[in-house]
Amino acid sequence: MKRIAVTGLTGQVVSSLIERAPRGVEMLALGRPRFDLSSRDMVLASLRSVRCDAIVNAAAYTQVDKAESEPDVAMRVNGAGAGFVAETAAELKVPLLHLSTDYVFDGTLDRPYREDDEPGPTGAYGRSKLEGEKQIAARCENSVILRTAWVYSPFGANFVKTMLRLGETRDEIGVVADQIGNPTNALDIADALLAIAERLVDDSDPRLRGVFHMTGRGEASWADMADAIFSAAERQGRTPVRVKRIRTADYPTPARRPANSRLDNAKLEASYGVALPKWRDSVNACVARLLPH
Ligand SMILES: NC(=O)C1=CN([C@@H]2O[C@H](COP(=O)(O)OP(=O)(O)OC[C@H]3O[C@@H](n4cnc5c(N)ncnc54)[C@H](OP(=O)(O)O)[C@@H]3O)[C@@H](O)[C@H]2O)C=CC1
Ligand SMILES: Cc1cn([C@H]2C[C@H](O)[C@@H](COP(=O)(O)OP(=O)(O)O[C@H]3O[C@@H](C)C(=O)[C@@H](O)[C@H]3O)O2)c(=O)[nH]c1=O
Repeated sequence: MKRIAVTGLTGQVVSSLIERAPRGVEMLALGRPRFDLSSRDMVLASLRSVRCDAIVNAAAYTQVDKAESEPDVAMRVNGAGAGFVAETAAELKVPLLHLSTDYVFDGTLDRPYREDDEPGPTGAYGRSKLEGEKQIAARCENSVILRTAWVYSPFGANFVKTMLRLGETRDEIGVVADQIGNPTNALDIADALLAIAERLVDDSDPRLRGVFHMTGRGEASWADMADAIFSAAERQGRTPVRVKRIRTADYPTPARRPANSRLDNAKLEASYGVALPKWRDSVNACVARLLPH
C-alpha cells in the first residue's frame, strides 16, 4: 500500500494519519474549499483524480450541539456525503475505511455496545452519522465502518484542549460524571487505521468488512477524563484544578448525549489483532505533549 486518500484535511484523525504514516506511505489529504462532502461532483472528481490504494473518510460535521439547529447540513455532509465517497470507492475498486461514532446509540444498555446492537441516536449528529453508515453499507461492499468515541489529540478542537484552556483561569470545573465512554487518542486511531488499511488491500476476506468498534481501552466518565487531564497537567508543573462531579441535568446542552457510550472492541481484536492502548496512558501522553515542562 503506497497511497491513501484521506478526507478532512484539518481534522484530528487526518492530522494524526499524516504524522503517523510510515515512510513509503503517502497521505493524499482532501479538504475544503476544493473538496466538500456536500457536493457529489467535487467528491467524485477529487477522488477520481488521485491515484490511491485505499480511502479513509474522516471528514465529517462534528459539532454535536450545533447540529441540533442545522440538522439538514449535518445530514447532507455526514449522510449523503458519506454516500458519495462510498460510491466513488466502489467505482475505483479500492477499500474504504469510514469513521462513525458511539453517538449512534441511545446509551440505555447496561453494558458496552456491540456492533450488532440496535442503534438509536438521541441527536441530529448521531442520526446523520447513522445515515452515513447506511449509505456506506449500501454503496460499497469493500468497506469498513469503524465506530470510535470521545476523540482527542494534540490537533484541532477537543475535550482535552477545552479542559486545559478552562483550567488556565479557573481552579474548579464542573464536569458530568454520569456519562461514561471510552476516551480515544486520534494518534492511536491513526496507527490502527494504517494497520487495517494495509490488511484490507491484501486480504479480500468478507469477515474483515462491515462494522467494527475501535476505542481507547477502559472506560471513564467525562469527569474521570477531566481528572486524568488535570493530574497529568500537574505533573507538567501546572497549578491544580479541582473537578466537581456534576450530573447531566446540571450541564444543559442543546443535544442529548448517551449516558452509556461504551463500545465493545472484541470484534476488532479478534478479526484484525488490533487493540488500542489504555485510555489513561494516551491521555497522559497527549497532555505531556501539549504542555511541555
Ligand atoms: N471528534 C470526536 O470526538 C469523534 C469523531 N468521530 C468521527 O471520526 C471522524 C474524524 O473526526 P475528527 O478527526 O475528530 O474530526 P474534526 O472535527 O477534527 O475534523 C472534521 C474535519 O471534517 C472537515 N469537514 C467538515 N465538513 C466538511 C465538508 N462539508 N466537506 C469536507 N470536509 C468537511 C473539517 O474541515 P474544515 O476545517 O473545513 O471544517 C475537518 O477537517 C469523523 O467522521 C467523526 O464523525 C467519531 C467519534 C468521536
Ligand atoms: C466543556 C464542558 C463539557 N462538559 C460535558 C458536556 C458533555 O456531556 C461532555 C463532552 O462535551 P464535548 O462537547 O466536549 O464533547 P462532544 O461534542 O459531546 O463529544 C462528542 O463529539 C462527537 C463528534 C462524537 O462523535 C462523540 O464520540 C463525542 O466525542 O462534557 C462538562 O460537563 N463541563 C464542561 O466544562
